[in-house]
Amino acid sequence: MSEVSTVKSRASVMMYNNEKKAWEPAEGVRGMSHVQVYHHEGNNTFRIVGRSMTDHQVVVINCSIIRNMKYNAATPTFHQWRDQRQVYGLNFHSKDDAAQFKDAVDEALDTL
Ligand SMILES: CC[C@@H]1C=C[C@H]2CCN(C(=O)[C@@H]3CC[C@H]4C=C[C@]5(CCCN5C(=O)[C@H](Cc5ccccc5Cl)NC(C)=O)C(=O)N43)[C@@H]2C(=O)N1CC(=O)O
Repeated sequence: MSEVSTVKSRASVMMYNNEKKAWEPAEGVRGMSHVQVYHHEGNNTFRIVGRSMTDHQVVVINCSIIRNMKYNAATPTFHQWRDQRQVYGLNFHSKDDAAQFKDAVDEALDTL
C-alpha cells in the first residue's frame, strides 16, 4: 500500500535553534520547498515531507504527524509544531498555501 499525498504547499522549512534562540533554514536547503502531507492508508499513519523546489531529491523534512500533536498557526503564513527533538516551522509562500496545509494536517489529526 503506497502513500497518498493530501496537500502540496510552498513554504520555507525552518528549524528552531534552541542554543541560538533563533529560526534557521532546514539543513541543506535555501529558499522554498514543496511541503506535503502523506497518508499511508494501510496503517493510517501520516507524515509531513518537504522537498527542495530546486532539487526534488533533497528531502528537507520528514516527520510523523502523531496523535494529539499541537500544530500551531502562529501567524497566517507561519505554522509550527514540535517533537521531542526539535521545533519545526513552515514559512508559507502565501496565506492560501498555509490554510490548505493546515486543513490537511487538521484532517490527519482528526483521523489519528
Ligand atoms: C521565521 C521567522 C519567524 C516568523 C514568524 C514568527 C511567528 C512567531 N515567531 C516566534 O519565533 C515566536 C515568538 C516568540 C518565540 C518563542 C518561542 C518559540 C520558538 C520555539 C517555539 N516557540 C513557541 O512559542 C512554541 C510555539 C508552539 C505552540 C504550540 C505548539 C507547538 C509550538 Cl512549536 N511554544 C511552545 C510552548 O512550544 C516561538 O515560536 N516564538 C516567529 C518569529 O519570531 N519569526 C521571526 C524571527 O524569528 O526573526
